[in-house]
Amino acid sequence: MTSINFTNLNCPSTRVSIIGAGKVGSTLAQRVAEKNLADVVLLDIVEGWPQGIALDLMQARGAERHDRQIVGTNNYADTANSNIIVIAAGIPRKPGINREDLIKINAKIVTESAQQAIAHSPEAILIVVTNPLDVMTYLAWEATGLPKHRVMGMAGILDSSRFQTFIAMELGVSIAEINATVLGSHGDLMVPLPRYSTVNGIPIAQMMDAETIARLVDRTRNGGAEIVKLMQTSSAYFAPASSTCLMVESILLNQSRILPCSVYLNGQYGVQDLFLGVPCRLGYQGVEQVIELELSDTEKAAFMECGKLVRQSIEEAKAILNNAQI
Ligand SMILES: NC(=O)C1=CN([C@@H]2O[C@H](COP(=O)(O)OP(=O)(O)OC[C@H]3O[C@@H](n4cnc5c(N)ncnc54)[C@H](O)[C@@H]3O)[C@@H](O)[C@H]2O)C=CC1
Ligand SMILES: O=C([O-])CC(=O)C(=O)O
Repeated sequence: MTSINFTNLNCPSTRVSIIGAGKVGSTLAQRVAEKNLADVVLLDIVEGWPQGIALDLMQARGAERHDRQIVGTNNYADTANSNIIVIAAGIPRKPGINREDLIKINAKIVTESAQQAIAHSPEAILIVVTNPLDVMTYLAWEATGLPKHRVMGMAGILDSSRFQTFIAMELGVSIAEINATVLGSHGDLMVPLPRYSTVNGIPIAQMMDAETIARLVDRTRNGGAEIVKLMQTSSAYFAPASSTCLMVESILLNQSRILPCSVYLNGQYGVQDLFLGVPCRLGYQGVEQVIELELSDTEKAAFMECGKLVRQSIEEAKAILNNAQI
């Protein structure tokens, strides 16, 4: 299968390559191009699929009125010199299974695709989306040997966006008024922080009772599972793509936004050598600062539980990868 080339470009462009042209990858390609952030290369193992998605997105340009190039390929050489690589390759979960159950298949896909992509774009920033998120981000970092500030996982923005949405729906106010923060791992143990969640600066505890907050926290923790249960054959992809696009935008436009992302912790929050979700400053260099929030004893304990599970899962993933090599 031949790949399409960037034919009508006469100057070097900003390029985002997305590995995995499935639901998340293709929706992200649409967001990045239609926001005019970068040209996009979509890579998948299935021949014809990424080429078809790319052509469909290109044919939307007449209506959308943007000049961004979108290319589909099965060849990593076409992703060369990308500014950002997004890894969205791998299987999603089905009803009744945990994100951790995906390790067996996704560990190999993520490590191999990250290595191949970075071999062609050694200066790129790597954003991992594949689940289980914090585990896959660690494996991709180790497999590529990239400096830690150039590797990050997307989850906290999605989880925080869900929490913000549920707060806005409950109060019947505009989402524009809501700030909410979710830390920790992208799974059942995630740590939504009502204390750091506000309606135009007013703590949510002044706007709703403890029982309501607990219900919204619970719905946030199960935000992904609720969608999987409804759709049966897919997990969420619109909100995940929007959340990933926010990271791409903050990096490419050097916005220095403070966003919750899965980043390497080297002692911050009392955690060593793990990727976990915490607020960080995202700019042109990648992760430019890790922000340490003051946590209560209960919040700290919940955060540590996330770390324990992610560490165990990393060990499990490494054992699987090592066995696969024998
Ligand atoms: N971090 C987060 O918050 C979220 C993570 N996810 C995760 O993102 C991943 C992708 O989800 P969807 O796009 O919905 O799945 P999907 O099944 O629609 O797409 C996955 C794509 O990866 C491709 N693929 C598989 N192996 C590959 C390889 N070796 N190289 C290149 N491409 C390969 C498949 O052909 C498929 O097109 C899943 O692991 C899912 O759990 C999804 C939503 C949110
Ligand atoms: O639920 C899933 O498996 C996909 C995901 O991570 C999310 O939507 O939060």
